[in-house]
Amino acid sequence: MRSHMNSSTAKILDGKALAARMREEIRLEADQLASKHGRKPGLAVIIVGNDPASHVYVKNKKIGCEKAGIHSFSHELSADTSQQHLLGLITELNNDPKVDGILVQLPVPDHINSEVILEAIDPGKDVDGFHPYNVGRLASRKPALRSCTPYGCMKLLEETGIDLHGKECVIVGASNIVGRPMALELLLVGATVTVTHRFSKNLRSHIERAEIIIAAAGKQGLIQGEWIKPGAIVVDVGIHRREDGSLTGDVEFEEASKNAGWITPVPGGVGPMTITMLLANTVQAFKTHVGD
Ligand SMILES: Nc1nc2c(c(=O)[nH]1)N[C@@H](CN(C=O)c1ccc(C(=O)N[C@@H](CCC(=O)O)C(=O)O)cc1)CN2
Ligand SMILES: [Mg+2]
Repeated sequence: MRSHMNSSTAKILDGKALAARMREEIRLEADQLASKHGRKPGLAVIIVGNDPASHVYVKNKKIGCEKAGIHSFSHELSADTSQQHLLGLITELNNDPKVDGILVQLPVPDHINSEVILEAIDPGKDVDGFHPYNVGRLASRKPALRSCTPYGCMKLLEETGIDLHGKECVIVGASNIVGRPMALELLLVGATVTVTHRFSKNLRSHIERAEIIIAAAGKQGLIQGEWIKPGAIVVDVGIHRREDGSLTGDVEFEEASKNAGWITPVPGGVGPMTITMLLANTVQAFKTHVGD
């Protein structure tokens, strides 16, 4: 993989391996809960439309459920499904005692208002952690269901064994599903947090002083390797497909590896952790509903 003489020093933060270990633990717990309570934890997965990448993610979520001893209820809706119909389905699932978790795969088609949809999900079943109730819980230091990608990034950071108190963290990107909840997660553990976004000036100067970088801008190769402070931890949330079909992130991986202390690969870093935390959240929601 990396064959240069001036070879990289960074250790790989292996999300695939951590995800496999965690999924094994989740399966053991789900099996115990199923024997005790007479049913498996249940996750309803809703997808609207034909976006090919979204269908791959949903398929992987359903496979993840099956392997972890979680029952998945699949709802594949056509691209012209009305918002009203989708809201009706969510109400049914909110009231279904066999369903512990509900997720609506994003993005939804343009004629559907995703905010209205996400707010219709019972916060106790919101295993994506996107409902304002769950975001508010995290913001007020009483996390309930936490959003999966930032939660997965925190598990990856824990793997380094580094104390996060007072660390200079720079999050690149301020989206609702990654950047913003990531800032709240890092604040919760006592880190110093900067969030940069499309209006921020001089990204390089922020990156250069960061001890921890969370790259979630959605721009291929935005973060240059030479900007990375020696020894920094780099967590790359970006996923982009190159013309040759291979995947890459928001960070120049090869160059960044020469400076970073730890770095996540793409693929095999944050992605597998996102689905793992969804499974963990479903088990957590089951325990809240049924008991442990
Ligand atoms: N309702 C939600 N919608 C979306 C979420 C989400 O958490 N909830 N996140 C993303 C998509 N996503 C999960 O839904 C997701 C993206 C990527 C991966 C992943 O495992 N990536 C692999 C590479 C996969 C590939 O070959 O394409 C990796 O990085 O190793 C998992 C989940 C937007 N929508
Ligand atoms: Mg360069």
